[in-house]
Amino acid sequence: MEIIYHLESFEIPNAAITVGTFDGVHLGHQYLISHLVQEARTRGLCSVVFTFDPYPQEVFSKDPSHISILSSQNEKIRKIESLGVDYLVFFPFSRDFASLTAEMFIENILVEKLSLRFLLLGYDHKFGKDQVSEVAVLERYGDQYGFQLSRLGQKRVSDYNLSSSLIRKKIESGDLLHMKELLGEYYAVSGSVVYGKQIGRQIKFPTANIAVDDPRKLIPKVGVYAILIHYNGIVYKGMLNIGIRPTLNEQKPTCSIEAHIFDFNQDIYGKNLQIDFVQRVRDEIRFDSLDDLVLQLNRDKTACLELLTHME
Ligand SMILES: Cc1cc2nc3c(=O)[nH]c(=O)nc-3n(C[C@H](O)[C@H](O)[C@H](O)COP(=O)(O)O)c2cc1C
Ligand SMILES: Nc1ncnc2c1ncn2[C@@H]1O[C@H](COP(=O)(O)OP(=O)(O)O)[C@@H](O)[C@H]1O
Repeated sequence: MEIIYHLESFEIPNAAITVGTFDGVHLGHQYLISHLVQEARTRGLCSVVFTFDPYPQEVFSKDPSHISILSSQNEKIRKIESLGVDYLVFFPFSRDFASLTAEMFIENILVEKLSLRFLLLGYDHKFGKDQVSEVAVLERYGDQYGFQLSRLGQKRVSDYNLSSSLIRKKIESGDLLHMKELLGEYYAVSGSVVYGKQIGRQIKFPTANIAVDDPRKLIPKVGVYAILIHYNGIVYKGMLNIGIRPTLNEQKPTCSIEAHIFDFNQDIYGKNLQIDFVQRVRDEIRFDSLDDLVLQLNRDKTACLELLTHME
């Protein structure tokens, strides 16, 4: 798969294109993108996923430091590449770009730069400043600029209409158990291991404190989770806390993300880990003493190991 950041220096011959933010690349997005790849192959076209970085909500938000996304650029690339796509365009969304009408976007970018021949629409995609979504209008552009058009319906999973905002709400409320059915894999966060207060090793529960790679990533609700840790090509079981660690009675508590890896004893400061969230097990609690915290951590370990073993 070729990744394109600058359309100026690029020309794609005869493209089948789908356009969207694709945050999370969830199973609905995967259904759409797989369909695009199939259509492109049948029609002898290149498949092109046209997406944005920065995201539209970063450009329009009053406070861009507070936006939260489901997938970093690297995660998006990995998932979209696995679907057999030929080209992935990361278009720099801006206010200028947002001021283009649907027709200008289609003509100036999709037709002129990418030689659009086939446009696949997601169920709710709207184009341009004028927010055009009507098939009849887009078909008229198709006749004018020489491309065909098709729209797919919204994918349902169990009782859900799949959407990035449904997944976001679930993660924000700590409901991570069914993520595999929505995202196709566990919700994951990657980051490097940084120094903490070095209390973990004293209480025999060393914890790798994680500095998340992409500060825009949505962090699940505060609490304790059963997790899988990917490190150095191996998947370990473990447990993780997100929170302010009230037991430590810090003057200025800050939120930390820290993972205790089961059956593991290595110095991994500075190393990169991927954390898969499997299930939330409890709220964060303020204990009267570190001894009480340790008793609870032993109970958590038993609960998480049982849960993770059942998941296998
Ligand atoms: C699975 C797990 C659960 C935790 N639960 C709590 C908790 O409920 N309350 C709390 O104050 N700290 C909790 N902690 C955080 C510990 O206080 C912290 O790991 C310990 O103080 C070590 O900190 P350090 O890495 O800075 O040395 C938890 C940590 C883990 C790994
Ligand atoms: N089982 C384990 N789980 C997590 N980290 C471990 C483990 N064993 C050793 N370590 C190492 O110990 C460090 C954590 O020890 P800890 O005393 O909690 O220090 P810190 O407060 O700096 O996180 C980790 O960053 C890692 O390098």
